[in-house]
Amino acid sequence: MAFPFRDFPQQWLRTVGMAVVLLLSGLYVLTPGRAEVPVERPLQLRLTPLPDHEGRLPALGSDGQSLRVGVTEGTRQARAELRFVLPPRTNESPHWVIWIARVPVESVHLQVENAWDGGSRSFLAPEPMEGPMPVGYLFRLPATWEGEIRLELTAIGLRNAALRPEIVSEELADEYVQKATIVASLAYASLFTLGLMTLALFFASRDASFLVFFGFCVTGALLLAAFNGHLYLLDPFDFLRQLGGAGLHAISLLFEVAALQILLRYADSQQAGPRLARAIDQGCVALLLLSGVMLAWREAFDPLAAWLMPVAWFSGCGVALFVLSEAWRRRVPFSAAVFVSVLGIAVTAMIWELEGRGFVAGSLWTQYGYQAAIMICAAMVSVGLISRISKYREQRDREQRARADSERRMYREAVRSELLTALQMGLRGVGEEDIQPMAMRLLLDHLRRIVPADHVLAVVRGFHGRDTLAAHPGAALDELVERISPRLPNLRQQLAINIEVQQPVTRSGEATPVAIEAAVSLPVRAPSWGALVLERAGATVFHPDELSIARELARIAVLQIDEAFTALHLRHTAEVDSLTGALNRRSIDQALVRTFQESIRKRLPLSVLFVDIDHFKAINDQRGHGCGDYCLREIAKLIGEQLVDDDVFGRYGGEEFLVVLPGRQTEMARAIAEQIRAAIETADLRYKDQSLQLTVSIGVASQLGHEPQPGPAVERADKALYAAKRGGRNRVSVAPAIFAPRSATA
Ligand SMILES: Nc1nc2c(ncn2[C@@H]2O[C@H](COP(=O)(O)OP(=O)(O)OP(=O)(O)O)[C@@H](O)[C@H]2O)c(=O)[nH]1
Repeated sequence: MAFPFRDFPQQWLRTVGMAVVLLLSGLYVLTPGRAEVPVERPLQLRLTPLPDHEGRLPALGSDGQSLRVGVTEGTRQARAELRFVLPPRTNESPHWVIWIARVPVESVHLQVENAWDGGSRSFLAPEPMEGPMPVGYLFRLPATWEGEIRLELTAIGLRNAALRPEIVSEELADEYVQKATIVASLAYASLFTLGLMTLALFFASRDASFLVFFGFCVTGALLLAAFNGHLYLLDPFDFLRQLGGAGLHAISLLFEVAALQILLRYADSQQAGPRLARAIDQGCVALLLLSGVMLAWREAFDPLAAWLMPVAWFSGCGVALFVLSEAWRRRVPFSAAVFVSVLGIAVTAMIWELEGRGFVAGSLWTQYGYQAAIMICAAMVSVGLISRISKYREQRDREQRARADSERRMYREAVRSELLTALQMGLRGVGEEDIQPMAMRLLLDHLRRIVPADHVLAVVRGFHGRDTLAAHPGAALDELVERISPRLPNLRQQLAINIEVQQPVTRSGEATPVAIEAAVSLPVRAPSWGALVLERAGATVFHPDELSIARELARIAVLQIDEAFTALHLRHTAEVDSLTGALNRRSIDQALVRTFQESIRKRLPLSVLFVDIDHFKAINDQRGHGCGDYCLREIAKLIGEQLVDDDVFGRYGGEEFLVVLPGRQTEMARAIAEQIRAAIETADLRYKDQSLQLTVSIGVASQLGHEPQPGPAVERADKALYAAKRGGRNRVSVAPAIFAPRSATA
């Protein structure tokens, strides 16, 4: 089921946007207002075209009230006679002025030949007396005039324009100025505000669309300021004056490019129709080139611009409408309203163009209509763009969530592999007893880095024949065991059914839970059993992800414990003689090499003993091999009992044992050999209820200072052993020492 308020931000923005647009439209309708004091109506005025020096008459507008000027031969300069009747002068007579709406002309001049000169006004060079925001050409008539007046109006064209002179009272002219100033100020202020707002949105969202929209607002404001003539008031735009009509054309093309670009982005056309978007981009480049060419060869292009500009402008409107209709079809937010507003721009611009060509009577609306349409369009597009912010926010939230997820996964993966490495390193070479406690400690240490818990208890029963308990923090072990142990059988049953168990923990006498307890089982082979019990104060339950990582780490720990035991057994099998439990030949050889090198490094003495059972063949022959094996085992045990930690011994051959005694000089070695011999001789050995009397012969030799390898010493011990055998057996014989001080080899 769709959540009914899911689109709430968009709906809200659309409503507010619509309200803003209605408000602005209302302001447009209302701001001209009504004069507080009644003003004289404009007087009747007749306009009669005057021939130029070649006898050509300029054209008048369709209503006969405007004089058309252009830039083509014969229309650039136009003259007309203004005829009107001023009422007789009284004290209440207003000051009459000639008012001409400020259309783009190079100059407009008013005079009575040889009698009065009203001066020249220029669109490109507003005069200070025309106010801070000039909106019309104003010619004050002498206060003394009355009756029929004939004036000569001369205008030089800048682009197609229609001059519509009116004879009005100064108050009415002021009202015109007031209305036009309000309309123009509103348009500038709106574009300025929208521009700033979208610039801020760009910095907040880093969406390039807002930057393009800012460009649209800037070029829109430039366009309006240029066509209202206000741009020529500003010193930095002085150069535009030199460019004349071409400057106006260039600005309007620039605006068209910015408008097409923002509409492309607004309609998301790059995604929806990449080919169309590419074609429009190319068209925009062509428009920019065209404006460059027009600026470079403005003399030649001025006449062409009369039809080139409307073509460029209206084809741009057509393309924009096509893009928007397509966006409308795709339900891009607010596209219908933007479509209508662009249509409004096209219609009002058409009316304005027709007015310039004298087909439509000029008025405040024909002059400012397209400006209002541009402003409304800007407002619509901005609302449409802003309504997409929630989409960006959702996208950004999604991205942030995905990033956090992947960071969490990466962190877990890192901890997981750290645990694996720690277990592999830590359990290597550890004794059987220590494998499980160490593995559990490492498991808990790593687990607490990913799963926040106040207490964790690891319980393992019968795993590799051992029971293990570990806790984090370690100090809480006893308390945890005491608290959790009674519940373990129940927990075991629950974990047999579910992979994890989670329940609130209440303290005795309290109803509200004080903590949440979760348990996951350790994957140990039955009948062994194990579990991790995690406890977290408060009411925040463990997330399934947390318990799944706990299970995963536990699985790794169990696997590594198994591997450590397997490795231990393998090592044992590889190193130990299976019959006697002493080191085998390979291991005792390795031990010999290692201890010989160590004794040289540590500058300590070292001795070896060769122990051989006397008349062992006879035992085998008389009592059988089973008895022989028994004797070998018992003698190995007896030898081991006479040795200390660092001493090593192994089965060197059939019934021969080699003992390595690090740190012992010959005399000490002889004493140990004697102990061994005596222990075996006096041992009460019985095989199948028959007493056995065993003796051994022992050869003793010590490492000489210059001997890095054990070979010679072992050989000397062997020789000593044979000496003992020859000497009658059951005795210790020491190999003669060849004196070689250690300092000589050191
Ligand atoms: N039962 C048993 N006998 C073994 C084993 N390895 C070697 N032997 C026997 O040990 C005996 C060694 O005998 P000999 O080398 O002749 O020496 P001996 O009989 O001990 O006589 P002396 O060393 O000269 O005192 C042989 O009979 C081997 O078969 C074993 O693993 N088990």
